[in-house]
Amino acid sequence: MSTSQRQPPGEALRFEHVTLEFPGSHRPAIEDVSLQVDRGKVVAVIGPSGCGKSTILNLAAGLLTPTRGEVHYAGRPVTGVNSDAAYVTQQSHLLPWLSVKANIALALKFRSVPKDEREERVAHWVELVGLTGFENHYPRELSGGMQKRCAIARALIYDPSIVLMDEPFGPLDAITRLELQQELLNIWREQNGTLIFVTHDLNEAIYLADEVVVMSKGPGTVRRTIPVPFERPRRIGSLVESRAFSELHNDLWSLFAAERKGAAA
Ligand SMILES: Nc1ncnc2c1ncn2[C@@H]1O[C@H](COP(=O)(O)OP(=O)(O)OP(=O)(O)O)[C@@H](O)[C@H]1O
Repeated sequence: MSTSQRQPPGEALRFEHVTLEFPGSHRPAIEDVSLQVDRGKVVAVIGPSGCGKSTILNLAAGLLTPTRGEVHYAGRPVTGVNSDAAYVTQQSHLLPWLSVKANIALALKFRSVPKDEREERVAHWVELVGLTGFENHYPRELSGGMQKRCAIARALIYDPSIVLMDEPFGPLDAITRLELQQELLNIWREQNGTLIFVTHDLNEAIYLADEVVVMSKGPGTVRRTIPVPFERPRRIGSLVESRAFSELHNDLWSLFAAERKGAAA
């Protein structure tokens, strides 16, 4: 069953006046953050280093608890680890002693999915993320891009209703990034779930997202939420050539640069 069938339109994630202070810190990491992400939307979070982007994902995943305010998922307060959420962190965190297919199958195994079904779904995802022929390899035998592909398949295979990604393609070279961005777009068409990702790459934010949340620092808060008006399915190549793309890129860059300057002051 695809996520689109599972998810009626409406609210997925909501932050209500959320402040998070780490113990011993003299100022909050984020302060009074309110935002809403609707089901089926792809949202990019951008902002200067240290403005609290990862903190937002950690709160959505239920790995952190707000000092003030509330985080809601699917209409209920998040009070512990959010088991509806799949989280792809900056490092791929593949288990080194397991093969590619065993890593990808992990979430299905935890959910006691029968072996036959497990194997079928793993084979589908191995193909989808372009790892055919590498099923029995171990993480150390894969390139950085292949490890990322494996981590993405591992996160998406159990059809989570929301996926959180922290700089999903951060350490990769430009060509591999482009390939994976296009692959994620294609996969997302099939899944149609809710995706929130953090990036420093403005192009990536525009290619992938329906909305871009721009944060400011000191302490971190939401400065603006900007809609991305491009139709789907999107082809990165043709998108980049359009005038609307450069205009949106310029707008985001002005906001982003102002925040960086503010952060440095
Ligand atoms: N475990 C922690 N203990 C204390 N302070 C922390 C902790 N984790 C993060 N912080 C602080 O909280 C603030 C927000 O951090 P966070 O990692 O969310 O920012 P970010 O926007 O994701 O940064 P970057 O873009 O550099 O990854 C920063 O000032 C950081 O130093």
